[in-house]
Amino acid sequence: MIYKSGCSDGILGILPSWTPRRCGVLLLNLALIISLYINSDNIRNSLLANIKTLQESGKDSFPFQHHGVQKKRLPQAIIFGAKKCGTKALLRMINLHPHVVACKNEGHFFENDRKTGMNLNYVHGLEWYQEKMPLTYEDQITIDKTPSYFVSADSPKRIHDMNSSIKLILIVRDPTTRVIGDYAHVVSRNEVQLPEFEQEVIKPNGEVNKGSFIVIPSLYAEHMSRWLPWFKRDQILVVDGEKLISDPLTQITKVEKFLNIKPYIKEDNFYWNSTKGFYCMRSEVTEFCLVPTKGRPHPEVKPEIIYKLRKFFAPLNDQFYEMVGHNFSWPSS
Ligand SMILES: Nc1ncnc2c1ncn2[C@@H]1O[C@H](COP(=O)(O)OS(=O)(=O)O)[C@@H](OP(=O)(O)O)[C@H]1O
Repeated sequence: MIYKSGCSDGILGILPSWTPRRCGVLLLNLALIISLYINSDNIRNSLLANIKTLQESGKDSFPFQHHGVQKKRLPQAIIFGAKKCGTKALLRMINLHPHVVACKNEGHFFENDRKTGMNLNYVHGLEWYQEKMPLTYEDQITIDKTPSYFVSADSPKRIHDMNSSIKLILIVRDPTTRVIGDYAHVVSRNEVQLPEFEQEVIKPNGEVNKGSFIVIPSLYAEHMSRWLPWFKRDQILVVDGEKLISDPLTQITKVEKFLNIKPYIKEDNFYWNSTKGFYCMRSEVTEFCLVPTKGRPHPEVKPEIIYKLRKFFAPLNDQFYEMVGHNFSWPSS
């Protein structure tokens, strides 16, 4: 099991309980001491940077296994949606891979503000965006995740302008469950005053309120139709958010394949936490669950409202399946 391997496999067999990361830090510190004697600023600075990365990464990887120099690079992959579908879980899971480095915060670079339509960050230019990126080696993939790109009209072209061969990852879940999760999210943040769930999503005439901002992100086919003209279908991986919850490894294995990185993440990297009610993650150096705002309790919704939403989404789901080339196991009514 990767998280149990120690220095015993390497030259430091005398320290069998040490993890590769701790061994790496020790070796680099020894090299640093030697570099003081040979008096080379270049070597010393590079060693200091490697020690820092290794200590902060929490990853089971030696920085000196990587190629080239560390620098900030524009993302080669983006998780671009959909909101409340498991984008953070997906990012944290794939970030366990030593050849992936996730942005700490959402980039929010390509989209305009939803309410004002104003250009927020794009106006600052790509150098500004690149400056927000984490340090990576040449053989590591930088990933930004910003769910609001999916629903934004400007993002597809702007992302294409930055890198027409970028890899895009979309995670989607049952659109009805997503709307309910979005409602719970907005209510708990108290940013806007929302009516009861039913009043928000069903219009007085009994139709589903397509214009509600908690319904809009679930109109997957509508948003997807803006991305497909810009990118080849094989540039976009669609991950099943429901399966990511019940069986994360199968979805993460697909992501590794899509990113063209060697299979690394294994069953041992996930463990079920019954208090959280979700899988949590484990690497050689750390164990963590997502924060409590991920996996909030959903409000109870009347079965007839659920039925109405599912009926409304069913034909849109069919359109979406056709666009992406496969079905999902979402309930249809
Ligand atoms: N392992 C694990 N732990 C916790 N939560 C998990 C996990 N896998 C998927 N999820 C689901 O992620 C949902 C939050 O989605 P996002 O991260 O995309 O939300 S956000 O748009 O960034 O706010 C969140 O939605 P809610 O249940 O509605 O809170 C979770 O259902």
